This record gives sequence, structure tokens and C-alpha cells, in this order.
Amino acid sequence: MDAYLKNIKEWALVAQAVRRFRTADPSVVVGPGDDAAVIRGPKELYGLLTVDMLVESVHFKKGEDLRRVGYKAVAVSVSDIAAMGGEPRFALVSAGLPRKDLARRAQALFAGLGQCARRYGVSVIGGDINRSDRLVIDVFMTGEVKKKNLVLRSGAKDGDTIFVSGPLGGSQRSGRHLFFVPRVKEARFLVKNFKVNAMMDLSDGLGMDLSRLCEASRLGAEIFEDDIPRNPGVKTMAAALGDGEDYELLFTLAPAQARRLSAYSAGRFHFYPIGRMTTAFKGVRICTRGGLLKKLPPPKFRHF
Ligand SMILES: Nc1ncnc2c1ncn2[C@@H]1O[C@H](COP(=O)(O)OP(=O)(O)O)[C@@H](O)[C@H]1O
Ligand SMILES: Cc1ncc(C[n+]2csc(CCOP(=O)(O)OP(=O)(O)O)c2C)c(N)n1
Ligand SMILES: [Mg+2]
Repeated sequence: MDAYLKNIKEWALVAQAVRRFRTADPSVVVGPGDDAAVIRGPKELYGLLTVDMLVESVHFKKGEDLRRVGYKAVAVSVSDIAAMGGEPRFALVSAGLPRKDLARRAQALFAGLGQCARRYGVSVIGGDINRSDRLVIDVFMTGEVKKKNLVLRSGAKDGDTIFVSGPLGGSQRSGRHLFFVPRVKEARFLVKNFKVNAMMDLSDGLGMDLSRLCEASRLGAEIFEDDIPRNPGVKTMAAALGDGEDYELLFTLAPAQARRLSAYSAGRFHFYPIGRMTTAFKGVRICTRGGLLKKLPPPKFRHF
């Protein structure tokens, strides 16, 4: 495992779970380890499956507007489906709610869930409700992808240009982590018009997530400090790389495809080239203006 990721308990646990749940089931094309699992569906489609849990005080503040929490709970899964090149379809929603003010809070939570689901064409077709001391909400979502449009994290090639779909950092301070726009349109545009070698969404921050893309693709990445787009008020590179919950797309294209992208997407979307994939080393290195190669700063957010 990548040395940078190995120090982070969450990734050791995830790697353990990924190993334990590896399956030989022929219907499973990709099991645990990517943004969503891939199963064999009808003819030209693969089914996509993903699950993400939000926990009070970990993913949102106690007392947060629960419409926003509901919106975010659906949006994070929509973002995962988009990052595979797919379209979201169905969701099952499990919620653990404290007794206090139950009816009003549940209503707000479900209003937010419903709003985001409608916006992205997701049908909520089931779920579960329990009492819990802390608010917890877990969304299981399915999607589908044309086989030829499927994009994994593991497909990056030596020399690929690395892109992000928007500026990074400050998601918590600005509140954006609660009302971000999952990049469904951008992902649809990319897979329809380009050969995208690898793609994922940015939930843990560019530093960690690009490390994971590198590990999955068995390559290194060199990124250019001055090319990393930052959100307003994001003062340091460490914040842009480590704040997390950007929910932008991170993807790679062969150089010829990359040159075509900037011309082709002008006026509709803005994609930022930030570096390139390499066989020269493993992991992520940051290139400064002076040409110095720096290692990643330690991550700012850790679950454990
Ligand atoms: N408890 C678990 N059991 C099985 N697989 C897991 C578990 N936790 C995480 N994974 C898998 O590991 C991969 C990385 O997880 P995570 O960091 O949550 O992904 P993401 O950032 O895309 O949401 C995913 O494919 C996920 O399905
Ligand atoms: C109260 C609060 N504390 C911290 C954060 C920041 N934060 C919470 S989870 C997270 C990382 C991504 O979440 P995770 O559940 O690991 O997403 P996944 O990788 O599973 O998609 C960050 C940066 C927040 N949004 N709210
Ligand atoms: Mg997850």
C-alpha cells in the first residue's frame, strides 16, 4: 500500500474490508475499491452500486439545517455514480434519528433528500428508520452506465494529463460541503466526447484522492502548485489539497485528448489541467515554481 495512505488508519481499515469482501461472483465486474461497485446488467449496461453514510458531528454540525443534510446525503452518492461515468437511478435511505423534535426534523431531512433526488432523476424506493442518539443517514444508490462509458480509478496511463473540474478547498468554512453541485453534466460530457482513462470524485481532498488514483493505477503523479485552482479565501496549498469534500471530478486523459478538451469544452465547462501521471516515482509530488519536487503535506481531516 502507498506509504502516505498506510499511515492513515481509515485507509488501512478500508484496505482490510476491500480484501475481505473480494468476490469471485461472475456478476460482479468491480467489487469494493472504486467510487461504486460494477455489476453486470442488461446487454450494453453495467449496474453501479454505492453507499455512503453521514454522521452528525463528523459530516455536519449538530443543529445543522436538516434539509441541507438530506440534500448532501443524496448528492454524495450522485457524485460517486457520475464519477464512474454513469447515471443515478434508485436509492434506499436509512436514517437514525434522535427522539427530540422527531417529526419536524424527519420532515426537514426527507424534504432535502427528496429535493436532491428529484433534481438528479433518482427514485427513492425504500429505506429504514431507527432511533439513534446521534443523527445518522446512510444512502445506498444504484446507477447505470453504458459499458463503453465506464471509467475506473485504475485506468490512468503514463504521461496522462491530470484534470480537476473546479476550484478546491474551503468546503466546510463556506458551507459548500452541504450544497455542492454533483458534477453529473460534466461527467456525462466527458465520457460522451473523450476517452477518459481514469476518474474519481474528490471527497477526501486532492492529496489523498490523487494518492488513491495513483495507487489504483500503479503510477505516480506530478502536480504543479501554481496550476491547482483554489476557491476564494483558500490561502494555502495545504488547504486546497486537504480540506476535502470538494466533490469535483478528478480525471486523466492522454495528452492528445487533453489538448482537444480545452478547445472543445470552452464556454460550457472549465476543466483545469494540474499535472501528469508518471512512472518515475510512486505517489504524489508537488512541483513548485522553482522546479522543486515537494511531498504532500499531511492530510487535514482523518476519520480515525
Ligand atoms: N466497510 C466496508 N466494506 C466493504 N467495502 C468498503 C467498506 N468501506 C469502504 N469500502 C470500499 O472501499 C472503497 C473506498 O471507500 P470510500 O473511501 O468510502 O470511497 P469513496 O471516497 O468513493 O466514497 C469503496 O469502493 C468502498 O465501497
Ligand atoms: C462537522 C464536520 N466536521 C468535519 C467535516 C469535514 N469532513 C467530514 S467527512 C470528510 C471527508 C470525506 O468524507 P467521507 O465520509 O470519508 O467520504 P467518502 O470518502 O466515503 O466519500 C471531511 C473533509 C464536516 N463536513 N463537518
Ligand atoms: Mg465512502
